[in-house]
Order: sequence, then structure tokens, then C-alpha cells
Amino acid sequence: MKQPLIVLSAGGTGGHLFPAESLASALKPHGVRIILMTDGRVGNISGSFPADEIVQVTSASPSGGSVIKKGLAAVKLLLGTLRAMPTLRRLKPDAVVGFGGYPTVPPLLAASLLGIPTVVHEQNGVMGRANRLLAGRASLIATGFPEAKNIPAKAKAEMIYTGNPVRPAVLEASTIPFKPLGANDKLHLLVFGGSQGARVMSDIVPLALRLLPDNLRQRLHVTQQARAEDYERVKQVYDEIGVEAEIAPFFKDLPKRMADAQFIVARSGASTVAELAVLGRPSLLVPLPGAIDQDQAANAKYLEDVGAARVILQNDFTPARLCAELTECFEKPERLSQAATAAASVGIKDAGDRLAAEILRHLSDKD
Ligand SMILES: CC(=O)N[C@H]1[C@@H](OP(=O)(O)OP(=O)(O)OC[C@H]2O[C@@H](n3ccc(=O)[nH]c3=O)[C@H](O)[C@@H]2O)O[C@H](CO)[C@@H](O)[C@@H]1O
Repeated sequence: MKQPLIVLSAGGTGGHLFPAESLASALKPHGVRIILMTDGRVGNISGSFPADEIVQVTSASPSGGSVIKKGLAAVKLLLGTLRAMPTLRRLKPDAVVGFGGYPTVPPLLAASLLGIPTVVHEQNGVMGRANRLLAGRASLIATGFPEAKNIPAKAKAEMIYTGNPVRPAVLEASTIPFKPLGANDKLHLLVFGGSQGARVMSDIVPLALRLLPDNLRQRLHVTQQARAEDYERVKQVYDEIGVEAEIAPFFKDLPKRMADAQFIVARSGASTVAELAVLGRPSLLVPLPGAIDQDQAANAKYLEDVGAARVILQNDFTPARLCAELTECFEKPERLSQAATAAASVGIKDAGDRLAAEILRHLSDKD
């Protein structure tokens, strides 16, 4: 019997790649060969990806820019589709699964033109533009949230809710219990943006900590992701005000650091939200503003609605507001424990296995 082959396609940021990595890990024990198609941005993020082969595809994104730029990007996507066709003809995969982002358009479009079943996984509470382009031709659409808005009406695919697959490192860290904050304990505060970091965290968090009364500031241990260009100014403030802080542009061991944290201030990308739930950690979320689909606002609301997170819009995310939130953490530590429990109640640890099982079932139904 031929070994099943599944092509996974994901844009090269953590938010798209990590769920694909989790699915790959879940498919491997079923004897499936995995090929990853992604763009040039993957760099060292793809180091741990359990693929048998990694194929680079176009990274053209028609978002933003002038009409000419958009036109050029559309031509690139079309050329990418034409280039993907011979690769897919050679590989003859049983399915191509896309995780969103423009680099997934050429492989999935080429697959559907060749009659190869395509699966779209939408991680966010609102379907992204690349996935919307592909949904009409997909035979299976899986979603990370119970409801995904903006799915095109013409999509005839079977719809399933699997949750967002999280990396094996997150599942490992999820066995670490939440440590309630004792009266004189240090509060472990973790601050991060997304896979690319977020400037607003470097702008606001150090100033908020400067506003904290000295006795509370001494009770903080901070771990903060800051873009390389922001590193010095963040470090300078922490040195000045005597805050214990570990700062880096990207933490490879973030899942373990999330598990060790008692309060997390972050953006609300789909993977971040899924990880907060699987790990069961309290958070304050600042959705990425200005996104056309407001997907991060929908993601954050999911945790807010169950009492697992507070959500602050970027305009209201001021040093004073954050200082007040942190003061409350120290004064009402039981609130952190309650939010941790609420987060854990909506975590889906087996989303990768669920998605793998649904894809294999879907393929065998088609046989
Ligand atoms: C700017 C942008 O287009 N953002 C989108 C992108 O987000 P982006 O990729 O930034 O955000 P996600 O929250 O989905 O993923 C971030 C991932 O990076 C990891 N991490 C982060 C920092 C660090 O130091 N180490 C580390 O490992 C997190 O654990 C998480 O797994 O894709 C998401 C999923 O489609 C969308 O919701 C976001 O709107």
C-alpha cells in the first residue's frame, strides 16, 4: 500500500507555522509522509518542523500598497500557482492542507486545479483573506474557534471545529501547574507581542512599571520580548528602576516561560490565545489594531467571555492603565488563579490529533 503523503502549506510566521507543526507531529504516527510548503521567512523557526521535505514557495502578499503593487503581487501568486503545479504533479499528494497566509495560495490553488483535495484550517475567529480566496474550492474547512466569521457563502466544504493545534512544547509545558501568588512572592510577568514582537509593549510596559510603587516593583520578575531595535531602550528603563528582567527579541522556549508566568501581557494572535488556554494562564490582551478583519479582537473576546483574560484596546493601553491592572494583580491575587482556571477550561490539548483524525477520515470517505 502506498504511504500517504500530505502537503502542509503555511505562511512563514509562527502564527501559521506552529499549528502546521502540531498537525505534522499528529500525522506522523499514522505513517503519513509530510512535505511543508512555505515562504523564505521561515528561517530558524522551521528547525523543529517534522517534515520529510521543505519546499519554498512565493511570499508575495497583495495586502496594502498601490494598485500597481497589488497587481504585481497577484501576478506573482498566479506565477507561483503555475510553478506549484509540476511540483504537485511529481509529488502526487493525497491532500494539501493550508494554514493561512498568502504563501498558501499557490499550492492550494494548484492542488484544486489538479483535482487534489484541499483542506483549509482557519486559526482566527474571523477568516483571513488568503483562506477566503481558497475556501470556495476546499473540500474541508477546519476552524480554531467554535465560530469563524466571514467564511464565504460559496464555500461548499464540510465544516468542522477542531480548535487550534499547539506545538508539542506547549503540551509538555501544560503539565506545569499554575503557581498561585503568595503574599510576599515575586510575580512572574511575561510580556510578548507575536512571532514578530510588538513595539507597543516596549513603548508602554517599562513606563507602567516605572509608575508602580517601589514595594510592588521589587516584587516583579519580568520576561519581555522586545524587537532587536527596541532592546536597548527597554533594558535601560529596567536597569534604571531596578526591575529584574530578561529581554530578548524571540524566546525559543516561550511555552515553558508562559507556564512559569503568573500574568501574561500579550497580543491576541490565534496561537497565543490557544496556548494561553491550553496552559491555563491569566492574561491581559491588546489586540493588533488596524487589521482589516479585526481577527485578534475576535480571538481575545473568546478568552474575555469566559473570564480568562482582560482585553484592552491599544488606544486605552496606557502606562497608567497597565499600572492599575498590575497593582490589582498584587492586591487580588485570587483573581489570577480564577482566570487561570477559566483559561484552562477552554483549552483544547488534542486539537492537533482531532485535526489529523478529521483529515484522515475525510480522505478515506472520499476513497
Ligand atoms: C501581525 C499578524 O499578521 N498577526 C497574525 C499572525 O500573528 P502572529 O504569528 O504574530 O501571532 P500568533 O499569536 O498566532 O503566534 C505567535 C506565536 O509565536 C510564539 N512566540 C512568540 C514570541 C516569542 O518570543 N516566542 C514564541 O515562540 C507564540 O508562542 C505563538 O505560538 O498570525 C495569527 C494567526 O493567523 C493572527 O491571529 C495574527 O493576527
